Amino acid sequence: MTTIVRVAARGDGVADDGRHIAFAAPGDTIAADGTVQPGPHHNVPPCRHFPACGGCQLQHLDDESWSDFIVERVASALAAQGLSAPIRMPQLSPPRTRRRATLHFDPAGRLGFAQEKSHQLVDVQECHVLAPELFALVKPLKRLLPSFKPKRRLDVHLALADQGVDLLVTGIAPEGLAHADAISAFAQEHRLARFAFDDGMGPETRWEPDAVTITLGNVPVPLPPAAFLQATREGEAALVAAVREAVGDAGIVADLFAGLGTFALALPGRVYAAEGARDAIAALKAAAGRAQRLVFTEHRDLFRRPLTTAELDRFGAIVLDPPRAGAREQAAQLAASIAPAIAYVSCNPSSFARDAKTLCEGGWRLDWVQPVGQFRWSTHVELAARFSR
Ligand SMILES: C[S@@+](CC[C@H](N)C(=O)[O-])C[C@H]1O[C@@H](n2cnc3c(N)ncnc32)[C@H](O)[C@@H]1O
Repeated sequence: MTTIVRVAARGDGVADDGRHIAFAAPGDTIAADGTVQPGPHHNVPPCRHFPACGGCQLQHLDDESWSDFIVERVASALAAQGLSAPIRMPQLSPPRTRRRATLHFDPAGRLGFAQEKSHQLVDVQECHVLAPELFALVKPLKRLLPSFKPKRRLDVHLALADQGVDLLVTGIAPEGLAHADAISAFAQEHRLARFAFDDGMGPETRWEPDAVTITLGNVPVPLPPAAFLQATREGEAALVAAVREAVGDAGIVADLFAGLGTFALALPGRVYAAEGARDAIAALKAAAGRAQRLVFTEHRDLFRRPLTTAELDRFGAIVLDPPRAGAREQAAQLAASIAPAIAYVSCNPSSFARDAKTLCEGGWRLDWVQPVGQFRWSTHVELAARFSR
């Protein structure tokens, strides 16, 4: 009899004889005829759409084995670069806390998550990851969107802002009085914070009774449509706590790839924030100014123009939170910097490990990694890590 011993990066169970078995959890056993006997870590998937829906890959794991999966992803990415570090217990976001998601609507009337490597959409009737405020719009949207007669697939971006749900539909620009009335009626009935459409020319807001904000570090920040937000409030809090710990009382801190200021506004002292998205950095600048926070902003492409070693050396600590590709160019400059500490936040263990290797070759030590599971039941892994000299 073979036993599942771990979960591979894409979510398959890996047996002690090396076989990959789909939807098997550690501790499950595989009988001679190939049937999976659930073990103690096999979770009964709570959702009827699992595994067909693209939103979740790991509902068959209990939290202990999901947590082990996350730790192993980080450890194996580091090991592939010849590195190791203390990896802390992952901080897992509970079900139904996702406050930002993109669903898709197809002309056949299905609304759901996209599956990896497939064009099929599962028409979601229930969801155990979305915040209830977001899920509550699924059925009403399925009634509204067909009235615009879309000819191709639409993207439906949902985010939970301070004022309620911020909704952006891309791929269509409804025109005419009837559509305008339908949009206003829908927004009013569902108390939307904002309703915007984008057919390739940039978001056009059709409803926004009060300026939409997202509060970060107690500061309400204007929220541009479809701007980056950490996926859950719990995930944001875990990452912020790890960054604060990593930075300590560093004096002036640089926050690179700052977005709307998730970290810049959560740090107590003076912060320099750099970000490539113009609308995000403008929002952070305005919010920090209004709240009289000492955040100095710069619109800067950190791939093309990373902070130089001389610039970095002026800071007491550097926070960086790049996109999935990582921060190859910035890491090369950081490797030679004498700044005392780095807090590296990443949504991709592989690019993180590659950049960590560059830093360690420059004499930095990787002190710890705090994984964060804010995409519940998915193979997505986030983390915050501390490097010191
Ligand atoms: C993972 S998000 C983090 C944002 C922010 N730290 C937060 O936690 O909300 C990555 C950010 O990097 C920005 N970005 C992507 N490419 C960039 C580049 N080449 N230069 C500067 N910023 C970039 C994105 O606009 C996005 O805001």
